[in-house]
Amino acid sequence: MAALNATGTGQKIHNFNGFETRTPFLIGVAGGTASGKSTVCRKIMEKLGQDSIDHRQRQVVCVSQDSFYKELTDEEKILANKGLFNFDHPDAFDNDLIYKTLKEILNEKVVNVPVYDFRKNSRKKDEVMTIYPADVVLLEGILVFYFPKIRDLFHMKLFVDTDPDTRLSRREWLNAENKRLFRRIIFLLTKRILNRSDMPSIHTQLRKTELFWAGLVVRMPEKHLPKCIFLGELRTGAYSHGGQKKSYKDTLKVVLKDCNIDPNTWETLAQNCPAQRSAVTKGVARYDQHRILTAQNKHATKKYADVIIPRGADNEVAIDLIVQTIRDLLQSHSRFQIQGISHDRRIARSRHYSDSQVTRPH
Ligand SMILES: Nc1ncnc2c1ncn2[C@@H]1O[C@H](COP(=O)(O)OP(=O)(O)O)[C@@H](O)[C@H]1O
Ligand SMILES: Nc1ccn([C@@H]2O[C@H](COP(=O)(O)O)[C@@H](O)[C@H]2O)c(=O)n1
Repeated sequence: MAALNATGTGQKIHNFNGFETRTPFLIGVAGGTASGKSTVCRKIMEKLGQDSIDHRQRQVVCVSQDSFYKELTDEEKILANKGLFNFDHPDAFDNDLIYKTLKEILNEKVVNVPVYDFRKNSRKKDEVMTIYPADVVLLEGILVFYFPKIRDLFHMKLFVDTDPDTRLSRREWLNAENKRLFRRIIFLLTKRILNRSDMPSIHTQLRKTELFWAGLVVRMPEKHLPKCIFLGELRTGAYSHGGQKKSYKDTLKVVLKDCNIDPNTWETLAQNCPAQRSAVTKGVARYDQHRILTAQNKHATKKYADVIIPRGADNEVAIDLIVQTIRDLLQSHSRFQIQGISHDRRIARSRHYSDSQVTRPH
C-alpha cells in the first residue's frame, strides 16, 4: 500500500494509494460527538507504542479539533451559558488557524496549539500544547472534513461511525458530573427526539419563544415591570445589577440576526403584532432551514472518508488494519523504525527541539 522513493536530495517521498507525499503523513479522524474518535486515536497510539514515548520523540502524534474552538464574543458567551450557542456549527472553529497549523505541521515545524477549557467555553490562558515534528499526525474532530481546503490536506481520512443511541447511552457520561458532558447528553437526546418527531430543533424553538416574548415586552405599557427591566436596559444599554453588561440587548440582537430581522427596526416592528408574528415565523423557519442544511452537510462529510470504522473503538479489526498501515509507513523509512529499533531519528531530530512545551499531546 505505502511505498517509498528516495530522491537525490535524500528526501523521503511516500507513494500512498497512487499519490505522493512527503512526511508527515496527515490522517483526519471525523465522526459525531462521543462516537469514539479520541478513543480510537488513543488505541492507535497505544498499539504503536507511542503513548509511552516522550512527546518530543514521538513518530505519531494526535491533535484534537477541539483545541481550535474560537474564542467567543461577550454576546456569544451569554448565549453559550444559556445553552443557545451552537458548538456543532463549522464556524464555531477557528478554521484559518486549523489550516495554518496543518500547513506548518506538513512543513515539519514545531507548532503550538491552544488548549481549550470546556467549562469556560474558552481557551486556557497562558497554556499551549506544543506539537513536535512527527511522521504521522492524526487530527480528530467532529468537523475535520467539512471545509474542502482543510479536507484536502489529509492523506488519509477515517470516519468513526457509531450509532447515535450508543453514543447517547455511554454509561460513563451519566456518572460524570460534568457540565459539558451533561450538555452533550441533552443535546443528543433532544436532537434524537426532535428528529424523530419532525419538530424544529431546540435552538430554533428557543429562538422563537425568545422573540415572541421580546415582542410582547415591547408592546407592554411603559410602567410594566418586565418592560422597565428588559427594555430600559435595551434602550440605554445599561449594566444590570451584578450581571453582565447589556445582556438582554446583546443576546436579543444575536437571536434577531440569526432570524434575519434587523435589530435597529425591531421595536417598531414589534409594535405591530401581526407583522412581528409573521416576521418571527418566517425568520425562525429560515434559521431552522439553515440549521438543517448545516447539519446535513456536516453529516454528509462521511462520504469523504477513505475508511469508515463502524462501532468505533470496539472495532479491533479496523483499528489493527489502520495501525498496520501506519507501521508500514513508518517502517518504510530506512533511518528509523517504530518501537525503538533505531535511535538515529531521535539523534537527528534533537536539534529541532526547544524546551518550551507547556503541555503534551494526548
Ligand atoms: N467502544 C466504547 N465502549 C464504551 N465506551 C466508549 C467506547 N468508545 C468511547 N467510549 C466512551 O465514550 C465517551 C466518548 O468517547 P470519546 O472517544 O471521547 O468520543 P469523541 O472523541 O468522539 O467525542 C468517553 O467517555 C469514552 O470513554
Ligand atoms: N464549549 C464547548 C465546545 C464544544 N462542546 C461540544 O463538544 C462536542 C465536541 O467534542 P468531541 O469530544 O465530540 O470532539 C460538540 O458536540 C460540542 O457541542 C461543548 O459542549 N462546549
